[in-house]
Amino acid sequence: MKYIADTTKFQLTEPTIVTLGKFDGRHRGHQKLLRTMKALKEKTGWSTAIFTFSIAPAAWMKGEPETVITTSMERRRNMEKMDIDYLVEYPFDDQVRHMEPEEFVKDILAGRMKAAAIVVGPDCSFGYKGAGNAELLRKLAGVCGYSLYVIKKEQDEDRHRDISSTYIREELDKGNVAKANELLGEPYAIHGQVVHGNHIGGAVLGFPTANLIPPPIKRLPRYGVYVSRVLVDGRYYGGVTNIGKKPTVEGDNPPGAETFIIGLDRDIYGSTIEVQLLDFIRGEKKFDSLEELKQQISHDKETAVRFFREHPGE
Ligand SMILES: Cc1cc2nc3c(=O)[nH]c(=O)nc-3n(C[C@H](O)[C@H](O)[C@H](O)COP(=O)(O)O)c2cc1C
Ligand SMILES: Nc1ncnc2c1ncn2[C@@H]1O[C@H](COP(=O)(O)OP(=O)(O)OP(=O)(O)O)[C@@H](O)[C@H]1O
Repeated sequence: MKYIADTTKFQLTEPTIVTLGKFDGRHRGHQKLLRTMKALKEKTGWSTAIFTFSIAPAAWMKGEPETVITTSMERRRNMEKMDIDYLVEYPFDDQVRHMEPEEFVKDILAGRMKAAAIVVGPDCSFGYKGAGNAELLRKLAGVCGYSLYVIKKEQDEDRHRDISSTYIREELDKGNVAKANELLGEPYAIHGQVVHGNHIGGAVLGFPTANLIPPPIKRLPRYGVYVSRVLVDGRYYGGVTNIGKKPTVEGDNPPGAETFIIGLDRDIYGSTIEVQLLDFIRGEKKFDSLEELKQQISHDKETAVRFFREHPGE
């Protein structure tokens, strides 16, 4: 996959099948859209290309954007897994923010992206104030020389609700990772490098933990304890993860993900790991003593062990 980021001065030189959007989480709806693009590629030989925006750190500082299910790095990795040919992460600057929808289609989609086909959901939006839509794409198809495919939205059959990143964020906020995972089509995950904590875990509690401090832009689920699966050096382990600020431990701890990895007995500081959350166990609590916390972690571990026994495929 060719990754084009942090520049407005690029030009694709072969005909492409383009889609556009945020693709936060790359959920089942996004996957349907990407599969449609790949089927079209089989027929036409054109390359597949995604147009998206960088998640602007400056805007984040102003408190503007929402936190995201997948960081820019995680989104890139997801698109690589789907075998997409081009991922364009366009800077979200004032110029593009104020671009009229028609100009956006002509200059960027038909121009720089060289769209021979555009594939979108019925509610796609783009351009100044999000005023551009599928109808405008249809109107400009002839003059710009692309064909347009508008796909039907993938639904959550249980609740008759369209799958969207917003829906998944709502479920994460409730701690309902099992539902979020069903909508994502794969487990919600946190990637990162294992950092040092307070060294209470192993020495005092008897439960050493691999600590991740995700960037502030990362959407974390409801603070609490989850059954997890952890990828370390190409191997999966079962685990139990606390998401939160560990209120039992003094100080203003940054929101983190702390995992006791079952069956791992070595130092992994500095390693990059992936923690996938599989099921909610309980909310995070402030305990009166570390002894009480220790007992509770022991119960949590048993709950996780039971989960894996009852779900042997996980
Ligand atoms: C399964 C599990 C459950 C946890 N639950 C809580 C909790 O409810 N409240 C809390 O304050 N900390 C909780 N923690 C976080 C511990 O306080 C933390 O792992 C411990 O203090 C070690 O931190 P350290 O790695 O910085 O030494 C939990 C940790 C694990 C692994
Ligand atoms: N459930 C779905 N089925 C098919 N296509 C979808 C679905 N959800 C979004 N899309 C399409 O994927 C593209 C990218 O969507 P985008 O990620 O911007 O929106 P979203 O998933 O609805 O997220 P949000 O809730 O943040 O608006 C758009 O063309 C959109 O219409």
